[in-house]
Amino acid sequence: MGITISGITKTFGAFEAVKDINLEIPTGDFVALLGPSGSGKTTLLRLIAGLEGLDTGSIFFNGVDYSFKTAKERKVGFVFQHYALFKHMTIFENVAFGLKVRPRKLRPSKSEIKDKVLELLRLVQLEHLADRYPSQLSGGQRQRIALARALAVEPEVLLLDEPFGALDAKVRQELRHWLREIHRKLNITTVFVTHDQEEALEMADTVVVMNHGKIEQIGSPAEVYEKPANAFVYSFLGRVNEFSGAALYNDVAVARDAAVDTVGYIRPHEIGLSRFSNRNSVASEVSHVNAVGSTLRVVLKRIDTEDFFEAELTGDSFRKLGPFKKGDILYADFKNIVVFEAKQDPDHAKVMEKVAAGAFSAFT
Ligand SMILES: Nc1ncnc2c1ncn2[C@@H]1O[C@H](COP(=O)(O)OP(=O)(O)OP(=O)(O)O)[C@@H](O)[C@H]1O
Repeated sequence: MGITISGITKTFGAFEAVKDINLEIPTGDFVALLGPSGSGKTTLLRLIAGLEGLDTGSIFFNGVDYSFKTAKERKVGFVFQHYALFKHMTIFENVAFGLKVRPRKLRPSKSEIKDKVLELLRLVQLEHLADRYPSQLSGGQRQRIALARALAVEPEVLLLDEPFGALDAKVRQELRHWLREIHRKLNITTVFVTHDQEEALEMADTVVVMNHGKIEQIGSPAEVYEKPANAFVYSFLGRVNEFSGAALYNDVAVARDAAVDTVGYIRPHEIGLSRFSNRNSVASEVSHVNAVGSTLRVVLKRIDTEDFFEAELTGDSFRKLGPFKKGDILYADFKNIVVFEAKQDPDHAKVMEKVAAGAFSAFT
């Protein structure tokens, strides 16, 4: 089912939690609502579900206005971070619940319910746990059952609110792959809320970046990561070093001439490190080295401005550079600084100039 969200707003008292949101979700899309805490993600999800009433705007399901329909009428499946399975029911009974409570006319027969539940338990790969109780399951298993239960009533839209939020990193990682796989099999339009940019970029077809109740950008993971619409999106997606102040003004003629407040960002992997100085490089002292898997993160301090920044080296570039330690001096090349207007005012922030390699010479 396709969803069209048109100019919706939601206020709690005087506080605008969701402001004039427009969003088109095609059938079968896998959408991540991504943003910091309080940015309005959950409120938007609850508005789509019909668990919260709209102040203004409309929501259409397959072109039909559902703005004033109840949650039940919307045929959505919901999974929350802490999904309370019924403690006194077995896993089988939990998954069967939504079908058993249907009005008599719409209720499948006992054997149909059994087939459906077993099919869903197979889908979430927990068929062997059918007779257990929720307290006998791990957190990850419970979330998989919660999903099976949401799917039992054959929803046309699946809404997930930080479904893996309470689980540890390894289980989260497994469940991400698993959920993608389920989506591939069933192709149900899915919207999930997360504040974890890695989770959004890894799982979603479409990422909706939210901040202060508004949408900052909508795009594929590659689009929002590689072509961020503004300073907020750039700094929120992935690790960044931030440069501002005199050094940036001296460097970027456009920023200086425009005489506006500017901020520059560079991702750690876009910083080159060398043992030797060149025309554009900045002498920096190694302050901390952290080897994580195949990459090496190095925190350095510029000798001139004493600003700290982080560089990321692949195994290959580290081998070329040779061993170094805290206190050593290396020369940093800032290859791709992106400069935005006024970080404080994300509504008006836009890319001023993408600065190519070498243009950062005034740093030296
Ligand atoms: N029922 C409510 N009454 C009053 N304020 C609310 C209500 N629900 C949400 N809010 C406020 O609306 C804002 C957005 O909340 P929301 O839960 O949508 O954010 P979020 O992006 O999902 O955050 P988180 O990641 O922390 O869950 C917050 O400032 C929150 O305090």
